[in-house]
Amino acid sequence: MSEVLLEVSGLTMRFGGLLAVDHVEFNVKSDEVFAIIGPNGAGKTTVFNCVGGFYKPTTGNIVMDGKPIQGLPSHKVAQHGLVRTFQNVRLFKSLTVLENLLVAQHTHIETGLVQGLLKTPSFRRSELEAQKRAAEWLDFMGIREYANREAGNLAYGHQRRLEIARCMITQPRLLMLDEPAAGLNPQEKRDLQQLIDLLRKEFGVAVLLIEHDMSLVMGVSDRILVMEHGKPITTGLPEDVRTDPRVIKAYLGEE
Ligand SMILES: Nc1ncnc2c1ncn2[C@@H]1O[C@H](COP(=O)(O)OP(=O)(O)OP(=O)(O)O)[C@@H](O)[C@H]1O
Repeated sequence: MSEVLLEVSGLTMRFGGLLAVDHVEFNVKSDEVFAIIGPNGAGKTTVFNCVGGFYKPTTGNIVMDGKPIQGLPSHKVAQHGLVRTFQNVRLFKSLTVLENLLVAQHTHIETGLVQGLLKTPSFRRSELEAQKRAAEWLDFMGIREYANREAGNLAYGHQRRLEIARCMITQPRLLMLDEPAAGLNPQEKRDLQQLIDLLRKEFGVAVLLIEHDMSLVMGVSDRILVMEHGKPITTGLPEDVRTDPRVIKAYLGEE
């Protein structure tokens, strides 16, 4: 049974005189892919930044698995099982691909300083487990052959997959993807759609997505929230949203 995992209500974000997000409401169920779409400047990224702990919302409630998270910093939000990727891939570019996945686990798993310095058996065990998990994710993403390459030298599509692996290795319940198809070629976009489907099915992760590529959005989403000028216009199934005159008007503008 799917339950509500993330509940956002009355979300408002003001930058000086600009109301970038104006009473946005939506929820994401524990097994769904939920997309936020809208024309440039609609407020999608600002919603993401509020949910992910990068902005403190002006007003509103953000509840993850029954617990309020609005206003918490991003590392605390991550402890509630909510992690994100960025519009412009953010990796430790001078570390290797493998090291990126090890670092992600270190910030997540609490290995004590003393255990680390003394290299106790439990520390060694958790190191080995971290290595094994990293190798599994590199296999899953099809980038194992690049394990020892600097992350910054990977092809862009592979960097995106590594960034998603870096999120997934922390075993989130909600994965937030910020324009994951940007900069990908048509084949990579198709692979991305399959990947999102697979992540949900195999790892039971819910996905919250911002995306401009309509074919990906329509192909992968269970429900879609459409925003314009900071306000929600409608929330619905892909087939309903696609034909909604208000949505078409928002994208095409007034005649
Ligand atoms: N930190 C900020 N300070 C001031 N204004 C901001 C800030 N971040 C966003 N805005 C403004 O808020 C509005 C919404 O921007 P936002 O980036 O959330 O839209 P978006 O829907 O993600 O657009 P895009 O699809 O182009 O990424 C815009 O008018 C933008 O200029």
